Amino acid sequence: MIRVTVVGAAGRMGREVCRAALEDPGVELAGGVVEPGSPDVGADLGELCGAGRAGLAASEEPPEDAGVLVEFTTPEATVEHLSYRLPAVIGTTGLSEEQRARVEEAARSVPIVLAPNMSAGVNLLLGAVRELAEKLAGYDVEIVEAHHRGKRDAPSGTALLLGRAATSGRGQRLEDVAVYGREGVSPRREGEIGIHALRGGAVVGEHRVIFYGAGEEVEVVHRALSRRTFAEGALRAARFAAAAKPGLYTMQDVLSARG
Ligand SMILES: NC(=O)C1=CN([C@@H]2O[C@H](COP(=O)(O)OP(=O)(O)OC[C@H]3O[C@@H](n4cnc5c(N)ncnc54)[C@H](OP(=O)(O)O)[C@@H]3O)[C@@H](O)[C@H]2O)C=CC1
Ligand SMILES: O=C(O)C1=N[C@H](C(=O)O)C[C@H](O)C1
Repeated sequence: MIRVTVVGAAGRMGREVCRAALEDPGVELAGGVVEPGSPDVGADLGELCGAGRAGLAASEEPPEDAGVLVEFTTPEATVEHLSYRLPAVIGTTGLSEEQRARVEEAARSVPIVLAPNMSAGVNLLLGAVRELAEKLAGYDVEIVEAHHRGKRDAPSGTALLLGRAATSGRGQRLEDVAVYGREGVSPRREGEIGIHALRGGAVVGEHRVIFYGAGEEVEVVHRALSRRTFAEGALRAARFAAAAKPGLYTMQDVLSARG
């Protein structure tokens, strides 16, 4: 049995993780942290996530014996919460290079899983995208992602992860070849990777990587149908982090570990 504290417990993902944790016999929900001053402080975590009364109140700080923090908030809040020095699973996306460096530094003393996408499917696709990019060397690569209207960051963390998988297959750096949307006179340069973000409605998360050749087109698609898939991945990552040595881990580390 592991203990988890959900940070961002009132958010779309936080509620989903709380519900999944309350329903998982191998997980004990230790607490739920909401934004300081929020009207949700003191609310019952079970009621907040639609699972029925849990007898646990949402708080501004993690409880004692918080176990593993599972964080889905904002980049600013995520970096602030590193000061708790607790094992953590971080799903928050949109971190700057400097914020990522802060996570790397914190991971010298505690285990941290940092994963922009917690679904098994996306993480298993990374290898396929890397291989396609390498083998289909001259093909033009475009990445298109779609998310709900409430998403803050663009492009998605997953689109960047997929872009890095493609560039690693070609021995390039995403920073050198990425083009974010196109406007005006912008003919395609050899080797560039176009990344495009759509926002609307309630789309949970869709990612397409397209390889355009002269005589064929190959498309890899992932569609998340429910946030539950991310929540279950996050709890799997929490189990991994609870047993891991200090260090920075990816979802691929989690998926390739036993259990
Ligand atoms: N890795 C993955 O698999 C996935 C990652 N994500 C990422 O997770 C993040 C959250 O997404 P989502 O749940 O949709 O966003 P939401 O905006 O619905 O939730 C974020 C929550 O964090 C809260 N929050 C902000 N600051 C703090 C703080 N200091 N302490 C505690 N809580 C705080 C917000 O409160 P308030 O509203 O009061 O400001 C809000 O309730 C995004 O970066 C998203 O891209 C999303 C899905 C899957
Ligand atoms: O904000 C979301 O909703 C999601 N964010 C993640 C991302 O930025 O890649 C993962 C998922 O697609 C849902």
